This record gives sequence, C-alpha cells and structure tokens, in this order.
Amino acid sequence: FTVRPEAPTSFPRMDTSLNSIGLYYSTSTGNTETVAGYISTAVGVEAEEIGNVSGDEIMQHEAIIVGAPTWHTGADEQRSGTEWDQWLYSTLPKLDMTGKKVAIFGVGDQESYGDNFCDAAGELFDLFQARGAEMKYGHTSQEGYNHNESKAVRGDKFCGLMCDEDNQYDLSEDRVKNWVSQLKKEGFM
Ligand SMILES: Cc1cc2nc3c(=O)[nH]c(=O)nc-3n(C[C@H](O)[C@H](O)[C@H](O)COP(=O)(O)O)c2cc1C
Repeated sequence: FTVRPEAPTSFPRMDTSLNSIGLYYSTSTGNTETVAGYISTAVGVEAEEIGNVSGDEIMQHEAIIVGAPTWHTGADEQRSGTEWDQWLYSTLPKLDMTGKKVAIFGVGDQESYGDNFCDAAGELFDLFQARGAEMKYGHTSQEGYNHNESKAVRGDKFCGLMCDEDNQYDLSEDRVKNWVSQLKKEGFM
C-alpha cells in the first residue's frame, strides 16, 4: 500500500459540477434557513444568506437556487421582508443572468395567508427572468397544498418548490428530496 506523505485536513471538492451550483436564501425567523439546509444536504453545496454575498460571487455559478419567505402580504414589490428586498432591486438589476439556470423555492404559510401563499417566490421568479435567466427548472404541482391564491403560480404549477414550515413542516424534507431529483432529471445540475 502507499502512504500519503501528509494527510490533508480537508479535501478539496472533487466534483467540479457541484462547484457550479450556488444556493442562496434569506430568513426572518429561520424557516427558510431550515429548508435551505435540506436543499444543501440534498445537493451537496453550502447555503448562504443573500445579504452576505456579492453579485460577482453569484455570477461564478452556472446554476443558482434561490429561496425566500413571504412577510409583506399582498405587496407588489419587496414581498419577502428580508434582505432579498434590497438585493433584488439594487444588485440584481446590474447582473446579466443570460444563460444562467435559476431554480426557486419559497417558504410561506398556506393556512393563515392562503390568498398570498409564497408570493415572494413569484417575485424572485419574475425578476430573475427579467435579467435573462432560464427559469424552466423545478416547477411543481400545486397538489397537496391548501392555498386559494399564490403569486408563485405560473400556468397551473408553482414556479418552484414551495414549503410550509408552519403547517406542513413534516413534508419539507421529502419535498426537497423529490425536487432535487427533479432538478437533476431536468438537467439543472
Ligand atoms: C406578519 C406576517 C405576514 C406573513 N405573510 C405571509 C404571506 O403573505 N404569505 C405567506 O405565504 N406567508 C406569510 N407569512 C408566513 C411566513 O412567510 C412563514 O412563517 C415563513 O415560514 C417565515 O419564514 P422565515 O422564518 O424564513 O422568515 C407571514 C407571517 C407573518 C407573521
């Protein structure tokens, strides 16, 4: 057998395809962070708070997963009530997302806010699309949710993965696993 002269304390990431995926979220009370954590585990990349990253950092990735909660019920703009509100209107307009693959996730409360379930996810979708990103990845069925309306619906589907840590926290991890499998099948990663 061969002996390594010096065992490395940490291994460099060997799979370069993983390095090309970025995972960004924001949170107010931690729920979106929880879901981002499930995605992080399923994909094998670290989740980062959007408030801590520059536009340049994000642009290094070929595929980007972004997620937000909704706090500003019924708002047309700045629906998240988190760092996204700033980032989407000050940083994103300076970035050319042409050719970038972007997948969205949202976290909301379908029972208390059933007319505005995960509205901020729809705002992320529209604004990334407006910058030229490819937004066809990770759309999901509305089945299994109890909302009336959502600005995150495109056609008859959600424009990404929607999770509800207030009412369906026990479904989130499996929803994430299925969604990540879907993203792989769709060629997102
Ligand atoms: C004042 C208030 C307003 C909210 N508005 C909405 C809403 O419009 N749509 C929605 O889906 N959830 C709404 N929610 C629920 C939060 O989005 C939900 O609890 C989410 O998990 C919070 O995520 P966070 O912990 O990452 O901030 C609201 C919650 C509160 C307390």
